[in-house]
Amino acid sequence: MNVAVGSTNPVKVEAVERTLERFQSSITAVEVDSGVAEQPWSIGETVTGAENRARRALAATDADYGIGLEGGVARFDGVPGLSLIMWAAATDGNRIERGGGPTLRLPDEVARRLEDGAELGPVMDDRLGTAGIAERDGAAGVLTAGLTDRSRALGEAVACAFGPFVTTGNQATETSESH
Ligand SMILES: O=P(O)(O)OP(=O)(O)OP(=O)(O)OC[C@H]1O[C@@H](n2cnc3c(O)ncnc32)[C@H](O)[C@@H]1O
Ligand SMILES: [Mg+2]
Repeated sequence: MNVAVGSTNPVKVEAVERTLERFQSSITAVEVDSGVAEQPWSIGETVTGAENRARRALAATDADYGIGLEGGVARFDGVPGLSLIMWAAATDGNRIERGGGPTLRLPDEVARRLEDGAELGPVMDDRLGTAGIAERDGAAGVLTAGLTDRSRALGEAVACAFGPFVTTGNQATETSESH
């Protein structure tokens, strides 16, 4: 099985590799345009970014599946503060499936800087004195003291998006491009 991932960020590639390990797939990382803002600000925009990455990664290769991962932020009714969210999309060229990963609250100071137009990766680096934390443990790792990390967190979204392609008896689910 050949899988194309729509990003060259090593944590995203690792998330796909570890989640699909059982299939011993060959994974190709392709840099594609997400088609959304560098810092998506809603579930809808984050999912669209994941979908675009999945479709474009598949279109750029001869893989069997394209997978896209996108990080974003959003506010939820009943949940204080600004949350970090992550979504995955998987496509075989006909059908596209989506799945979400964990959600966690960002510190208010980080939220304020994002409201001023900054991107999460650079803001986290600035706070921590690191370079490229988004390509390693990520906010998910730093804000949970390593109880999880960005690659594991993204991996859960990959499992949820890719799962419908390898389960049986799931064909009646309204899937494809419809809502
Ligand atoms: O090369 P790409 O695939 O674009 O990788 P990316 O790290 O930029 O990932 P996204 O575009 O999906 O994420 C949008 C923004 O949110 C940041 N981000 C998302 N999750 C993060 C995390 O766990 N830790 C730090 N930054 C994160 C990321 O660095 C971007 O600034
Ligand atoms: Mg990005």
